[in-house]
Amino acid sequence: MEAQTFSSGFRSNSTIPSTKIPLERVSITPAPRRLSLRLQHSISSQRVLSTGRLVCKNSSERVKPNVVIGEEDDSKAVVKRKKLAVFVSGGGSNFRSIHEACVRGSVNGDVVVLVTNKEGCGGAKYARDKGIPVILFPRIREEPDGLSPKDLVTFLGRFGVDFILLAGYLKLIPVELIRAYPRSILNIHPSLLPAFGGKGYYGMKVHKAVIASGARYSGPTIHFVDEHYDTGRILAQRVVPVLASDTAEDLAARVLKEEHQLYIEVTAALCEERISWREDGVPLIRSKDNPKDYY
Ligand SMILES: Nc1nc2c(c(=O)[nH]1)N[C@@H](CN(C=O)c1ccc(C(=O)N[C@@H](CCC(=O)O)C(=O)O)cc1)CN2
Ligand SMILES: NCC(=O)N[C@@H]1O[C@H](COP(=O)([O-])[O-])[C@@H](O)[C@H]1O
Repeated sequence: MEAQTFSSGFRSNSTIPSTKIPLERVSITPAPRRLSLRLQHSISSQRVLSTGRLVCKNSSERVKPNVVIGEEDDSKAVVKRKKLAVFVSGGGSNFRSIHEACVRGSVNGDVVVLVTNKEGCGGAKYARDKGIPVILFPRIREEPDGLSPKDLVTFLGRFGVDFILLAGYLKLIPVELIRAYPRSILNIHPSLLPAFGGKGYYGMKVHKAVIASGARYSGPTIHFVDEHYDTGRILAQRVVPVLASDTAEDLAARVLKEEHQLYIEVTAALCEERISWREDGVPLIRSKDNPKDYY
């Protein structure tokens, strides 16, 4: 199933030549199974005005009902199914894990768009295979077709994105996006923040630093994203042992296994609106089984 890559050049499988298309001319009219982008764009004066219709199929899974959350007084609250954007730079195993959880119904949401700075990465390939649109961000010298922060915010808004999940995305999220999605952007980091976080701490570099430090425990952290690397409010963590014989690869594999489970658990809570904020600003997850319990 062919999906589309969105960039300032807006390459598509339509016969319209790839060119810059002013965003104000792109309207996304979501339909039950298909996103249809009606493009009306005027290109440079010496070229004709053309309109075209590009049909962009989203993933093929059937439309699932909103989830019903029981309330203490037995009234039932219907929680709208959420639209998710996932940001990756590499293999995308967390992205795949979250997408599979959405498809099987474990998460009350759908991944409606993938954002990457590496158009050829494994996560982008998976997205295309599943019919999930791919957005290239940011615009850099090596990727001149990448979107600007302002255009990215506009695009995500037109996809109706509710929450943004960073999953191995290696670029700084700009303040424009953070302001557009307050308390709505999560990141997963492969250490127990605040330890071993910040600029320069990503991928295997994190696990190498943990082992070199002699730390006896490590594990994934999921946190809300603010303007700086890894300093946002911590929402969830899991702990794994660091063994004396561990290589960085051994530790990475142990942590990654917990990441997959933790990100699904947290994304499910996010999409069921079970995240609360304590008066001191600490975010908490309301237990699904015992609504009076938070953790
Ligand atoms: N505004 C924010 N943006 C991002 C955050 C965040 O918390 N706030 N988290 C990162 C993910 N991350 C750790 O979890 C992280 C990613 C990358 C780096 C880093 O040092 N990157 C290098 C460039 C690496 C590359 O391009 O290959 C750098 O900036 O020099 C640190 C932490 C995602 N964005
Ligand atoms: N600081 C950010 C960072 O290091 N993120 C880490 O990148 C990996 C991505 O794996 P994936 O592409 O298979 O999900 C994950 O281990 C994630 O915690």
